[in-house]
Amino acid sequence: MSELPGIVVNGASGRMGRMLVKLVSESPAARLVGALERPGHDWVGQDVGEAMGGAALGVPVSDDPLEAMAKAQAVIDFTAPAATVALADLAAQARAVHVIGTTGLTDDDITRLAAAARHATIIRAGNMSLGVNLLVQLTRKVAEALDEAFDIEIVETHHKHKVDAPSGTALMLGEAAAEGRGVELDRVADRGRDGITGARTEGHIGFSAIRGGDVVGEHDVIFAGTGERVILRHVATDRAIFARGALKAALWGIGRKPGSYDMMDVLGL
Ligand SMILES: NC(=O)C1=CN([C@@H]2O[C@H](COP(=O)(O)OP(=O)(O)OC[C@H]3O[C@@H](n4cnc5c(N)ncnc54)[C@H](OP(=O)(O)O)[C@@H]3O)[C@@H](O)[C@H]2O)C=CC1
Ligand SMILES: O=C(O)C1=N[C@H](C(=O)O)C[C@H](O)C1
Repeated sequence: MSELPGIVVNGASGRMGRMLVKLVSESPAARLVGALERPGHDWVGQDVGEAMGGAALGVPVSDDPLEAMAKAQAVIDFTAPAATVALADLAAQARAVHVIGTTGLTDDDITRLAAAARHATIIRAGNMSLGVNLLVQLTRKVAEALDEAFDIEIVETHHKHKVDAPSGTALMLGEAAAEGRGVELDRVADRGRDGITGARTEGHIGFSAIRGGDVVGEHDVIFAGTGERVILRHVATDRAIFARGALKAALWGIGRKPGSYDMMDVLGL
């Protein structure tokens, strides 16, 4: 019988990294073959299971991506923009599918990932959950159906440690709303109001970010009309939904030709 696909987790000590190490190491469909952290991190050299406070998994944490990916078919990466962009070229060299959950990427970062995707299979989404990807589709449809008399506002809430805003999910929802309306998001996005802003501009799409406590992630897309509001909402209560989506993406990507893919491709939505 052939071996199960080997998966490496980048940023193994992070909130998502730990979730992914657990999921992949327990999966009947994949093997955990590597765990990465940045050079100088105190987990480097330790067994990743023990570093997480559990039983040994036989996988030492490495700070050498090429070595860690040598026996892997895919790397799952929920880290930080600079780390993700740097890993993309190395994943291409190692011929490993690169699944990217990292958010807060700039346009320049995205251009660099697109360049790497000429030689590598990259699957990237600001949210890997089934529910949010469904919500994205619903948002596009509702935006198509309702005209500019309905003001679109996207409100997201996350834990106090989150470093980027608006969230990757909020931006996916904004893109879908703009697409539904047949406009460019960059031309209509209101990404932060303060002071004497003037009345709301018809056709704009507003973003608001709330940060606090341990909220996993909540997103509302509000279509506010006169006398009525339509509100589409997703509430995440467990990061496992993102990890499951990422593992599904990794397994889906193995054997695909190089290119840029997203969760809509993976989920067939
Ligand atoms: N697409 C999706 O479905 C989801 C996306 N996310 C996104 O994933 C990212 C991570 O989130 P979260 O786990 O909460 O964040 P954390 O801060 O908990 O984890 C980030 C991890 O990446 C590590 N890291 C940073 N730089 C490097 C590097 N150069 N090499 C290796 N590891 C590195 C950090 O290490 P150190 O501690 O040393 O800095 C840390 O372990 C964020 O961008 C978040 O928005 C989160 C959930 C779902
Ligand atoms: O940082 C997080 O935690 C999350 N980030 C993603 C985002 O930016 O949308 C996905 C999820 O909401 C959790």
